[in-house]
Amino acid sequence: MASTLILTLIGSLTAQVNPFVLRYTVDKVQVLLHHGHSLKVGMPLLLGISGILLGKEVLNAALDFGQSYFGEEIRVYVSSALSQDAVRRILSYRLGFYAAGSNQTGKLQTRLDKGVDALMKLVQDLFIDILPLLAAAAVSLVVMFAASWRIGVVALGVLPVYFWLSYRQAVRLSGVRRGMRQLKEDKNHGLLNLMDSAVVIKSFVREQYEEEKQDRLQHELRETQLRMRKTNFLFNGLKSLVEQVGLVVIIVLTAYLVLSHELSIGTIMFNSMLFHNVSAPIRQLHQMYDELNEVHTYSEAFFEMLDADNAVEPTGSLPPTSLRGTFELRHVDFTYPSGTQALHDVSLTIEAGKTTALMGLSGAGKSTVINLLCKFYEPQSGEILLDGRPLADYDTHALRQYIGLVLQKNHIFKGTVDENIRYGNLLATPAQVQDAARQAHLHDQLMQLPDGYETDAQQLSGGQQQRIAIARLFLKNPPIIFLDEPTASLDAVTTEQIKTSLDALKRGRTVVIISHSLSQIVEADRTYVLEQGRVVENGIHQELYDQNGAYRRIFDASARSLNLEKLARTLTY
Ligand SMILES: Nc1ncnc2c1ncn2[C@@H]1O[C@H](COP(=O)(O)OP(=O)(O)OP(=O)(O)O)[C@@H](O)[C@H]1O
Repeated sequence: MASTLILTLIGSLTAQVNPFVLRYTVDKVQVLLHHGHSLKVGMPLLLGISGILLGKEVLNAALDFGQSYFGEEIRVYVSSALSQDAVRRILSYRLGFYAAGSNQTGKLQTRLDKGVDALMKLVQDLFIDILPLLAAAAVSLVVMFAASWRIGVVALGVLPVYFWLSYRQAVRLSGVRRGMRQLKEDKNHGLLNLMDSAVVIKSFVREQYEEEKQDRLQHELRETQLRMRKTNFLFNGLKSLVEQVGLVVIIVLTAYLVLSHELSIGTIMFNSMLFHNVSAPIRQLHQMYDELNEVHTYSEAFFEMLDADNAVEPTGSLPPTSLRGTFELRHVDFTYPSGTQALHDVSLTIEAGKTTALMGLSGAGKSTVINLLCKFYEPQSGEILLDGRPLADYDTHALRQYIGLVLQKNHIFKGTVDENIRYGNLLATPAQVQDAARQAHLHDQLMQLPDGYETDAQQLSGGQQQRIAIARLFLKNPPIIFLDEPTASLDAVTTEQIKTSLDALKRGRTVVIISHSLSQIVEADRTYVLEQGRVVENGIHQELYDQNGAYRRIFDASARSLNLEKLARTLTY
């Protein structure tokens, strides 16, 4: 940074060379002409001037290079530090942050990119563009004042008018810019959404409907862009006019002073060049002002994203060593950030080393219970205890090392199958990865693929991807396991295979399972039945069945949907 400032200072001085040399040349040539000297007498003067001007240009080129290079160095370092900082921050946020409408993937990405770009622009404007020009302008003003205070006053007098116009322009644009940012984020998000929804759009033949939605956005974007351009053209024209009027006044005033023998004739050239030095950065300044405004708009959103302190996942300091794994929910109420109350006064116990099933119709709140146990969200009232201590007191990251979570649809990262399984334990040996894949009944299938474990994981079928998730769990080997309909998307044979693997895994561990599969529910040590966010029944299979309540209704409906009677008849043949 110091090197950039030193170069800027030298640059501001070299910018004054041309006016001085030209004033000297004009005055000297005039004297030579006046005395009728031949070209021969003037030759040394011409050579001397050429030498100075050329030397100055060489120095300028070196200065330009130095300033650009050092400025770029600052830019590159700041940009990489900012991006990394943003990634680190975002990763530390709680799930609710990712789910919020304003943070959807495309929007967050746009905000991050635009924010970093904008801040880089700030560094560029400051160190590469504005500082050298402003320094040169300041020195030129001082020189003008020193040559003639009246000329100095005129040059200085133009500045407030210029600044005021730039300010008005910026104010007019700022609201429009903000709207523009929002529209661009929406557009990006819309496009990503279109790609994600391609199958549904096509199967419902909604191409035209989607196109019209995008067109409305384009229309607004177009109008906003045109409004912005109009404002810019108007103000730029006004500023140009002010600058030209300033120049005319300076030339006329200098000519008047030359005629009154107060200044030499070379000063006309001298002053107009110096005024050019003063107005050049100021001409750019409106752009800068404009850009800084844009920087402000985008960086505001960027820093908002970085400073979402309330979005940082809370953590306690209790290390979860020697966990037994008994969870207790006491009178828990929970409402999602969107406002949906998912749990009402829920009390339940998940015993260590046992399998607890959660049962209920869709939307009853089963997954929400698991979300709370994983500390993805905190309840608004009531308490959750783990081995008798508040769950909130535990170190969140350390606790999650002890928990394995398999969902109905698990995320598969871009990359190979090996990389995806290894996510469960980054230090696993190839033999351990294969062992986990074997337990998840995936190994044999992989062996039939030409690339085996190196196959692109996202190309595998839904069922195979589910096995990757289960292999990941085997590799992590946690003492506490949450299974949220882990076999719901699998075929019957795979379900049976996976169930056998999971049964082996369940032994001696604390397991919470959500499943619509009767076979998995009847085997649970305890089942809690939820209805509209409340626990309505709990017990073991037979007890619950005999109660003839909610459990029985769901159980019977599931049995009927399987058409057990007919199946039984078929099986006896
Ligand atoms: N991330 C979320 N943000 C807002 N509301 C949510 C969120 N997840 C779930 N909900 C709402 O909370 C309620 C309970 O949902 P939950 O997913 O816990 O039900 P579930 O019993 O697991 O249902 P399913 O069997 O369909 O998975 C529902 O009304 C649902 O709309």
